[in-house]
Amino acid sequence: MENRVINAAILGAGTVGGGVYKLAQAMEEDIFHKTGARLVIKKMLVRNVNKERKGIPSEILTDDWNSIINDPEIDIIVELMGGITPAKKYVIEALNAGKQVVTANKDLLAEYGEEVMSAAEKSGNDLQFEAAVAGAIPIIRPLKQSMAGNHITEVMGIVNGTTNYILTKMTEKGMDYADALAEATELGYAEADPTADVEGYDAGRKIAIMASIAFNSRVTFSQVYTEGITKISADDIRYAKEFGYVIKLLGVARNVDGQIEVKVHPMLIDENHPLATVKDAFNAVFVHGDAMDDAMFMGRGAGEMPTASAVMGDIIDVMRDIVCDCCGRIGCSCYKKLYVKKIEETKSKFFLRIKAKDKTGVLANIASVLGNNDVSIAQVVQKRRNSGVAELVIITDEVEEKNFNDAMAIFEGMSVISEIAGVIRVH
Ligand SMILES: NC(=O)C1=CN([C@@H]2O[C@H](COP(=O)(O)OP(=O)(O)OC[C@H]3O[C@@H](n4cnc5c(N)ncnc54)[C@H](OP(=O)(O)O)[C@@H]3O)[C@@H](O)[C@H]2O)C=CC1
Ligand SMILES: N[C@@H](CC=O)C(=O)O
Repeated sequence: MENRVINAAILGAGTVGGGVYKLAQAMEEDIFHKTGARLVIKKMLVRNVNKERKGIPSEILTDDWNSIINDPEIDIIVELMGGITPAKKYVIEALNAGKQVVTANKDLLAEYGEEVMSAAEKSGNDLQFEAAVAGAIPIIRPLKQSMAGNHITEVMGIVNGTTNYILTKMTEKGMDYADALAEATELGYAEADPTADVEGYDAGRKIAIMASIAFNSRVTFSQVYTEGITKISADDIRYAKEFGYVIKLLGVARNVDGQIEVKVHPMLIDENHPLATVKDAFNAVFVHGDAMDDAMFMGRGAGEMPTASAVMGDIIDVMRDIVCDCCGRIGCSCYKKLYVKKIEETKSKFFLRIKAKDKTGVLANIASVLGNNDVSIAQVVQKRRNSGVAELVIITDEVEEKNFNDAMAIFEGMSVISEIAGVIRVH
């Protein structure tokens, strides 16, 4: 085997960048045998070159993008900085300069996927992004390649490790939300700004990327309905448990008769459902296709080495393409333009927790508001009665989201209702 060298530069030396550097060292010989070339990490771009980074030689650190983009020996750019600026500019400049690109940046792909994919296609270069969705789990490549012989109608699952970690700790250890978030951040799961995790934006970006590939029609993050876990209380978790459910943050994308439904929100799922067993920072994705039926993918969704594993898989793939001189083989697959529904145009089943005056006729009043808005009740339980206030837990049948919202708006104005304490969709 000839001793060919392929040079790469990693943009970022944080959680994931550091992990990729470590893997490149540990896998050096294997990478050579798997690709026929030696991988050399020639440079790593950071903001602060003076910060010590365990295991990374300081000579390869730089804060000068020009020294990377203008280096003709660098074949692969591995973007692991995150965010839009300057990541978008660097990725597009790299592709236009004839370099292959690997990225884990879901923010960039969910908002500017069309622009960066088109830069890759025009330049005939690789743009690989397996790590952008669900960490170590292979899901982008299966959707683009292995399951390409299907019309995919549904992609759904747990696609954010931080929130799954928080919900698991709150459910199983009664841990406080803030403490669980601090632990997830310490473990390297959370985004630079964890608001993206807890408000559902990170999961929204991932579901937008998967929906675009699965349904062959571009879905951007702005089209995804997102609701996070910040309003989930210990009471919600306890009541869910009493009803035989666990609460998970789910991303759901469906192609219903040629129209796309795409959303992220907390959901009550049956405690015996396979997703209920997906705990801590693990993720799981279900895919339904007309030929294959159901498939489920599960694994670690966040963290240093699991994410580095997915990035390294992409680097190895790109190296093989370079060696075989077949870069740019797999381009954008969004050849349709499907309508993306608004959340009001979809249907859901709801868990509703209401605090109301504990007096005769109130329950009947509540039931009649729901009934008048075509919201039918599947189950109602009266919980605590305290100082003249009763707590009601209602589970509805599947109803139009618009009708449910209309009923909630009426409840807001009713003096007998003191609080709408919890609204969570049910799987
Ligand atoms: N953490 C995880 O589990 C996962 C992360 N991802 C994605 O991977 C990417 C990286 O995440 P992660 O490693 O956690 O992030 P970190 O915040 O740990 O690391 C970011 C790195 O990028 C560098 N950087 C940021 N902005 C610039 C800039 N303008 N110029 C030069 N260097 C810059 C930082 O430099 P400095 O150190 O000097 O500040 C740092 O080394 C993100 O897109 C993230 O969404 C995807 C899957 C999982
Ligand atoms: N913050 C993300 C990291 C991986 O994408 C998560 O928690 O899932």
